[in-house]
Amino acid sequence: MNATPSPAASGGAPPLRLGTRRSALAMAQSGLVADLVRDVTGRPVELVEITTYGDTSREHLAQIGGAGVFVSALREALLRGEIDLAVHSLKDLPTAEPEGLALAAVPRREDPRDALIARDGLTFAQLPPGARIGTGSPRRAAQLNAWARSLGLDIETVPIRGNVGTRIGYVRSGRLDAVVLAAAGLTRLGRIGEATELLDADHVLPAPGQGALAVECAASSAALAARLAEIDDPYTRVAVTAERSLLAALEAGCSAPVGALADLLGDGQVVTEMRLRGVVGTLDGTTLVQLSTTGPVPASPGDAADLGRVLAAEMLAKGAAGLMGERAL
Ligand SMILES: NCc1[nH]cc(CCC(=O)O)c1CC(=O)O
Repeated sequence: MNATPSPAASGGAPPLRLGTRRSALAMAQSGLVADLVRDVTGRPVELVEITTYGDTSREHLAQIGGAGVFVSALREALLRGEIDLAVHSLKDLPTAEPEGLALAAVPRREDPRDALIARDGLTFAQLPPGARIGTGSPRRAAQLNAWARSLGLDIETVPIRGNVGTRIGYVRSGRLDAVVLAAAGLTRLGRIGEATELLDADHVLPAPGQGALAVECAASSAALAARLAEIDDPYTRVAVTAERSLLAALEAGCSAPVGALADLLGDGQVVTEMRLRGVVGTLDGTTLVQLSTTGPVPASPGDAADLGRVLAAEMLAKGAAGLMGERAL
């Protein structure tokens, strides 16, 4: 099935150029995908560093438009033919399908949950009164504030940005009591051991697509897309398709306080059902609309998208639209 051609069989084909941002996380993710692509194509893969506006801007992500700031430079390089494929964090991809590009593969996703990194090994429930928790994400702020309220905790969410190392640094320097980051990013950077708690999705739903990678190529590269399809994980594909369809149907950008997670439920070996949960809320966490639906695993990404739209319609009927006005922290 996945017979890997020997180097000789590749006939000295030129390397595939994989475009990547230069951050440590992007380089780690690109390296993972480069290995997978080498295996299925038998061709060498070279990383091509691309600087994006999101890497150089000092402005707040939410202020510069959130959706896609990290993505467009890579896409432009693909469309210009300067690179053959690009790797994105799926949660950073706008939901609109871009003209001329193909989402060729979504490899098996990492742990989708958010992780808490707190001082002194503290868990969320152990945070002292007045604790300051850093996050640049309205989705995290809304759910952390709601969870704190339900526990009777007095916390303050503080907007921060910067790469993973910078954010962890706020805790190490004592400026903040804790930060919340995606577990997947920590794992890929070899820093998951610094997490003091993995946040249960019952309290904090991750961003749609969190923990999954997107491998894009030009739509015109049909032969390459066919090979890349071999590293696609069908279960991850239907799960993230449902999550992103929910987000799109809520007409929300990636900086809106929307969380979504499609879980595959099974009895040991066999996956039997998929559960899709979605949440939207006010930043202060006083109001959340959180709904869930469970049914057969969608037979196709199209069916998964339908599921996301159905749940979004139910959330809108419960007032979700009125909660999505506040985008910036
Ligand atoms: N918003 C930035 C971003 N985009 C993807 C990840 C982590 C990897 C992933 O979620 O797949 C991160 C960092 C974070 O949220 O902690």
